Amino acid sequence: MVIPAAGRGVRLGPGAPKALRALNGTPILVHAVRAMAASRAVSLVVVVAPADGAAEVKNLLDDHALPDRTDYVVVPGGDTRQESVHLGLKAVPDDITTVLVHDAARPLVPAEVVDTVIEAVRDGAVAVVPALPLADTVKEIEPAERPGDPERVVATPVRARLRAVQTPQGFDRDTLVNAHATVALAGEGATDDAGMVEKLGAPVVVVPGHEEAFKVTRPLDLVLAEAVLARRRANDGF
Ligand SMILES: Nc1ccn([C@@H]2O[C@H](COP(=O)(O)OP(=O)(O)OP(=O)(O)O)[C@@H](O)[C@H]2O)c(=O)n1
Ligand SMILES: C[C@](O)(CO)[C@H](O)COP(=O)(O)O
Repeated sequence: MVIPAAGRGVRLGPGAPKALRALNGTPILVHAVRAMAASRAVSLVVVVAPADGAAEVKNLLDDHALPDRTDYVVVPGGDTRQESVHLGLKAVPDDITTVLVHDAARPLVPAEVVDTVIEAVRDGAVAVVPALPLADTVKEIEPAERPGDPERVVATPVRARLRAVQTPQGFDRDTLVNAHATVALAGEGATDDAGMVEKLGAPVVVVPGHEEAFKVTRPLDLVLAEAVLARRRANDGF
């Protein structure tokens, strides 16, 4: 399991790197690691920390309780998510054949999603994404030619065939390592790991995502995350 956590969180606004910011008094990263460790199938978590913050992240994880069966290592990240995942993958021991990649920025993913993704890989899929249907209609636009000009719509993809993909995404380890090496060599990029596997021409399987697996990206997402935790506490109380 690789958790890229080296991003700055620019869209969340000024402050500490996003993974280290507090959600209900606990760093977002700790929530994310605990969410992964909640699956009994996860034995090792490789956390990819901000390049200048690996020691701080290691101390943080040492200070927060994780299940005994979950081991973790911390490695410094890169300038992009893709680079950070690549660096994390290098720290995964050779005998691990199923690898998950999970954004630290999705701290509330339920264990059932993690288990479903792992099961699909173990059943033979080389790449698996959890995904949800879209609520909004999506337009493809032509970027404005000059600043101040309006963007123009060029197409409206059929919404029923679109999915918003989440993490953890699950992979056959060799396929993911090959995808990262090939895409980096070609100087290409992708905004998620499955996108890199698609560039190899390998099949990617979709499993159900979960609305609580949303990515904390903008300030309102933190408000929503606090509300989800409050709802969980209230439900636990009954
Ligand atoms: N150089 C980077 C950039 C991103 N990430 C990680 O990739 C995940 C998804 O990225 P995103 O939500 O875009 O996080 P940021 O890059 O931090 O956000 P922003 O673009 O607002 O700065 C996050 O867990 C983030 O820490 C990473 O490990 N290394
Ligand atoms: C990997 C991801 O979370 C899948 O939805 C997403 O692509 C990350 O994008 P970002 O540009 O790092 O926010």
